[in-house]
Order: sequence, then C-alpha cells, then structure tokens
Amino acid sequence: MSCAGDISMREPDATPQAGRRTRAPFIRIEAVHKAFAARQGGELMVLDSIDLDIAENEFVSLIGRSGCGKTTLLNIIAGLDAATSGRIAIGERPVTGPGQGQGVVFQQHALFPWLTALGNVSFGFRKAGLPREERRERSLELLRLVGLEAAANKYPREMSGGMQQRVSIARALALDPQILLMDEPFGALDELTRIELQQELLRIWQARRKTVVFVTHSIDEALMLSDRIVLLAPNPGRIQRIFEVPMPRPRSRTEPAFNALYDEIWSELSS
Ligand SMILES: Nc1ncnc2c1ncn2[C@@H]1O[C@H](COP(=O)(O)OP(=O)(O)OP(=O)(O)O)[C@@H](O)[C@H]1O
Repeated sequence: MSCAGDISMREPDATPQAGRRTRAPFIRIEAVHKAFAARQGGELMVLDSIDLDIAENEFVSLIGRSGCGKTTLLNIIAGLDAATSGRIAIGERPVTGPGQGQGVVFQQHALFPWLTALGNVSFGFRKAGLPREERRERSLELLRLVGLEAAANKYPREMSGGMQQRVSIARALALDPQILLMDEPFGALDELTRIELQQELLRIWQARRKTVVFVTHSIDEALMLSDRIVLLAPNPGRIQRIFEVPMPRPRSRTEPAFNALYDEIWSELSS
C-alpha cells in the first residue's frame, strides 16, 4: 500500500487567482453557459460564463454548494453533456463527445456486477480490441497500481466500497486517459478509507502524470489534493473565486497554512 510520503514536491504556481493561467492551457473552458429545460416551462440557467484554463498535469478541484453546477461542468468536460453555448477544448481539439482522452470516475462505482474486478478493468481493453492475454496482463498491472491485485477474481458484491472505488479508478485508467474526471469519487466512503484513497490517488497522479478535475464537497479533501480549488457560486453556477494551494505535498492537516486556507475558503463559501 502506498503512503503519502511517495508524493514529491511540486512547484507552486504564483499565478493570480483567476481562471486564466500563465502555464499553457490543456483544458480550455471558454464562456460556457448551460441551461436545462425547467419543469415548469422556460429554462433553468445552471452555468453562466464559465472561463477556466487547466494546465497539463494540474490537479484542480471544483467545490461549491449543492446545485451550483459542479457535476454539470464535469459532464460537459467529459463530453457526456453539451454546453448550451461556449467552447471546451482539450489540447487543440474541441470536445465533441466522450473518448477524447477523458476517463471518468463517479461517486457510485458503477461497476458491472456480473464481472470480476479483472473483468471490469479489462472491459475497456476489450472494447479497444486488445488480445486476451494482453488485456489480462494490463488489467492486472492496473489492479496492482491500485493495490488490488489479490482481489482480481472478486465480484463487486464481494468487495468493500473502497475496493470497488479502487476498481473504478483502475478501470478509468485502462485506456490511459490524459484526463481523469472524478465526481465525488470518495464521497460515500468512511473517513479512513477516504484518506487512504486520497493518498492512493495522489500517488497515481504523480506516477502517471494525469490532469485531474475533481468534484468534492469537502474543503479538507480539496486542500489535501489540489493545485487549485475553483469555488463555484450557485444560481446560476459561476466561478466565485479560485484558490491556489501552494503547500508542498505531502500536506498535513495540522499545518498553519493548511488551516488558514481552510478558513479562507470556508468563509468565502459561507458568505
Ligand atoms: N438533466 C437535467 N435536467 C434539468 N435540470 C438539471 C439536470 N441536471 C442537473 N440539473 C440541475 O442543474 C443544477 C446543477 O446540478 P449539478 O448536479 O450540476 O450540481 P452540483 O453542484 O453537482 O450538485 P451536488 O453538489 O448536489 O452534486 C441543479 O439545479 C440541478 O437540479
């Protein structure tokens, strides 16, 4: 099992607290609006003028009150939903659907119950047409990466929530996506498992150099993981403020800088 000590320091970015960055953008979100048809007629404006650049290998968290549009924005980046107007590009390519280098992990593990851990991870490889033996080898390697090699033949019902979420992460990594989009992936887990999986994720992020967009309700989790924290305000969802997290990793919850930033985000969130 990994430990937080595996995580080396990364240079903090001294960029202003804005959606634009000095590093070359990898995910570019420009003037994104999203409206849904409201049940009582008319439209419900959910996202309003979202502008955000995310750099390659950056770890960005989205936080904000329930209903402020975090999942909607993540789904649009994933290509699972379309913006009403505006543009999203990954590299130079506009996002027109899933499968452009985005791997998605949801809160509910959404594993196939009739497949083992190995079967769930190798599913993506099967779709990509890899030969059987190579599928098996690569899937086992990913299960090893998430510390679950010994559970390769277990079915989801035989695994704890934390184990299932590890399989979900391994499955999302199967096609080696450049971007990992995670929607409250640890929200349903107990505190200890959650902390353990945060450390796992940081290790994987470090080892595999992914760009991560991570939705969470937890300021603590966002502070432990992220390079930047994007706070969305509701009705309609818009960027209220972006916080740089300059502390080197591994971070400690007892650091004064951690607690000062926690208080600042909390006060902004509750204002
Ligand atoms: N398919 C849909 N049709 C209509 N309204 C929707 C649809 N999906 C989301 N909404 C509405 O859009 C708003 C934003 O929802 P979204 O799930 O993105 O928020 P969120 O910030 O992720 O919330 P939570 O923190 O509770 O998960 C909510 O008011 C929600 O009811």
